[in-house]
Amino acid sequence: MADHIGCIPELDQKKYDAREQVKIICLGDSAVGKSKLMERFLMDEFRPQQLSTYALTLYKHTANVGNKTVAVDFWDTAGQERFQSMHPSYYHKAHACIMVFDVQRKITYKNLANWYKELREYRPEIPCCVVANKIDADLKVTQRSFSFAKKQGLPFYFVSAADGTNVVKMFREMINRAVDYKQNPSDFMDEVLEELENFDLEKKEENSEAEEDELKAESPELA
Ligand SMILES: Nc1nc2c(ncn2[C@@H]2O[C@H](COP(=O)(O)OP(=O)(O)OP(=O)(O)O)[C@@H](O)[C@H]2O)c(=O)[nH]1
Ligand SMILES: [Mg+2]
Repeated sequence: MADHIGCIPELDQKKYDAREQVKIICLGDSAVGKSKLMERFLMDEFRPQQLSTYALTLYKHTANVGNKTVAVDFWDTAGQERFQSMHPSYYHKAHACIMVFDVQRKITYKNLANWYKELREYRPEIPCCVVANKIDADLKVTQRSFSFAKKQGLPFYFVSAADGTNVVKMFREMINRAVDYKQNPSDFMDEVLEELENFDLEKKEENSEAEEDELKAESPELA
């Protein structure tokens, strides 16, 4: 997958360097409801791009954050999680992560520890949350405590992709956190990248201003 990743426009990771683009990934065991959650959130604009050869689905979304419009790419796996591990390119340049388990299957909760460990190997500082899905199947689970999130200091949500409980709230908060992280990265490498990007953007702005000035000098009617 990584060998070809730069060749596919949808998977061009360089675009996440642009200020207004964020990448949010979703982790968790098979059948916990990752895809259904995204579909529920994006119901009105449902337009997934299936890249089956690459075991990926990209869900594209446009969000308003503060006074900015942000393009959000949600990355969803199609089956790779069955191998209990994701390809490194899945994590590359991600700005936030949504970790999902199924309240009806204890093993999916236990496996969060493995997913979290792998996530932190690649993305030590990005915002992450824990999502307990399928609460519609048994509302009593919301009385139970799931300590993993608390122990790791992560936000926790009880949700249902089936009836929509908390889905929009969780996604909105994660988009905000992803944008916030991108603007103020706490990972050293990300900080360096952000600095370089700003430097690049400033240079481009300077160049286009200079070009404009030149143009005005050549054609005074534009001034
Ligand atoms: N009752 C209930 N069922 C759900 C909910 N969310 C998902 N499901 C069901 O759980 C099954 C798996 O959902 P998916 O969204 O395909 O799960 P996934 O995590 O994307 O699974 P993979 O793509 O195999 O990794 C489907 O049969 C869904 O209908 C929910 O909130 N409540
Ligand atoms: Mg899926």
